[in-house]
Amino acid sequence: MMTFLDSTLIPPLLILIATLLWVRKLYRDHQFQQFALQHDCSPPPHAASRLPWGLDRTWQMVRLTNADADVMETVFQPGFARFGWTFSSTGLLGERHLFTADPANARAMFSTQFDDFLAGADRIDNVGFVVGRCIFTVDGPFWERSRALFRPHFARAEINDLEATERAVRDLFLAVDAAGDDDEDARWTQVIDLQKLFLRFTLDTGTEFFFGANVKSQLAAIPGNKNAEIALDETTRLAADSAGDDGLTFTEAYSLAFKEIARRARLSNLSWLADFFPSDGPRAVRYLERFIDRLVEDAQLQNKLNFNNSTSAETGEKKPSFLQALAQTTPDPIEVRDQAHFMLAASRDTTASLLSWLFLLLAKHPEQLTRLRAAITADFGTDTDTVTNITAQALKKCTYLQWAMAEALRLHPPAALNGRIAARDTTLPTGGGPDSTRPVAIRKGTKVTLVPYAMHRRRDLFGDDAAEFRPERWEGRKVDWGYVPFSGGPRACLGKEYALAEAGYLTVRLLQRYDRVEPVDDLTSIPQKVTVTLQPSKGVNVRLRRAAV
Ligand code: HEM
Repeated sequence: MMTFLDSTLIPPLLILIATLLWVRKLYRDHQFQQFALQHDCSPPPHAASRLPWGLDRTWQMVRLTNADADVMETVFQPGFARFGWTFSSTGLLGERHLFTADPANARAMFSTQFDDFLAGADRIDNVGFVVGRCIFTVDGPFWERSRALFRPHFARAEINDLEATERAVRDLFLAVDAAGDDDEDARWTQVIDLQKLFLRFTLDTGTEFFFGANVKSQLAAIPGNKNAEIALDETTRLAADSAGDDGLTFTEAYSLAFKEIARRARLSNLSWLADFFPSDGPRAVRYLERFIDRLVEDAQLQNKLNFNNSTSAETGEKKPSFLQALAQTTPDPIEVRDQAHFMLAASRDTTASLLSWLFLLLAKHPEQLTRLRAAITADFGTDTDTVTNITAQALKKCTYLQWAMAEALRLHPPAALNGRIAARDTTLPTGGGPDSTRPVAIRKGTKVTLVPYAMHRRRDLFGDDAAEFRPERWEGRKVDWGYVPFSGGPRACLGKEYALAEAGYLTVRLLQRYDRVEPVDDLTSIPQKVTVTLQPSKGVNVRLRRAAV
């Protein structure tokens, strides 16, 4: 009897459900059209896909990401050139996407309409695969609590203490020296890949800043170096880039984990599909979690022994490390690990990306390098042993240094893409209609991606030479929403001042010691890749010339 009822009822039931869903969709479409009319909106240009549901575009992005290709120049720049500074497209299963490189839209989504645009489920699905629930991946009260807890650690007084940075600089100099001098002219070094040294520098300073313990990855990576100061054996071994656990090195683990984030991001709402395809991502994440767990254990051990807290530059008192403060308010050890992991990942790759691009651009533009070195030696001298005058305030006052960093961040913003999801039906101020100036209606659930890389290169915003590295352009220029390497509004980067102080400090120290940076690769067009951050994909291979004393 049951079977008979089931089989006869199923078709009409299915038809009824499909009809209800269709009616619901029509009603929602009508509601949204009314909303658009009320707000005087017009649709932006639409980048249509050849295959249904954006299958061809998704496939193209996954393929390019797997091949470490430059999606900025092969996908986004041609897209904006063709459709204008704001356009829509359809993603997998009909998802709505909007891409924009417009300052007015950036201001709305990050600041004036902050509540309308969430970080959304995407971040936890993609970035969260590596760093779990943390300040960056979660919205709402969890995010607010995290932000309030971490903000004091980025106050000016905290980043003013650059003694730890100086120690990491000296380790980096040891690594350069270990590479040896040129056979013919001892003033020149052998070819070195500065990108690798920068990544170790930011790891060493980041572990000190957040965990109160420098993991000495720079020293540990020097071949044959058995430096007695390397105290945290297991942790240092994992960070040393020669560990071989799971067949991985530390740098490989991070780049595989970041590639996994990018793979998931390209699959968008279907990111879970990534689990069905073989990947090194999970192995890389296990490696990194083991590393962070060790750092947390080490820090806890030191807390018990009551040493290794840094000293406040303002009061001279011992202050709790970021990790101590986090552990005191957060009972869940997984949350402690994930929040700390995000901080380390955020500080390591972004700041190393800034340094890598800056030195590649200086190598490509010797005139600007000479100007920068002159500004640095005028402010800080050439005495590479007395460094007490390099404070965060003095770095800020070194104008040409600030311009050079701003210019590197403009041309190659480490966060080249920055996404949000519409929390409700809302609008963006511009991009619609035939001349792309009308407001655009944004339906709830639409993924809106700002592309700072494209916006920072707009000739109408930065002049005809927008593609050129010209630090001088910043003279008298007011920073506005056309320049957002650190984002803006309530969710802007917390580490901006810290990053600029670290990168500025190392730049000063390197250019006190070396007066020429000579590239070995042809830099006419520098290959780049974007996973989570935008990085030069072939490293920063240069020779450095020691300045005459
Ligand atoms: C050149 C270096 C850096 C760049 C270009 C950069 C850029 C960014 C960007 C674009 C965001 C996203 C904001 C948004 O969602 O709109 C962000 C978030 C964040 N960054 Fe940075 N960052 C840098 C360095 C750092 C450093 C060194 C730290 C920590 C020491 C840090 C900590 C954070 C945190 C905690 C967030 C999350 C903020 C939130 O969601 O409330 N960043 N950063």
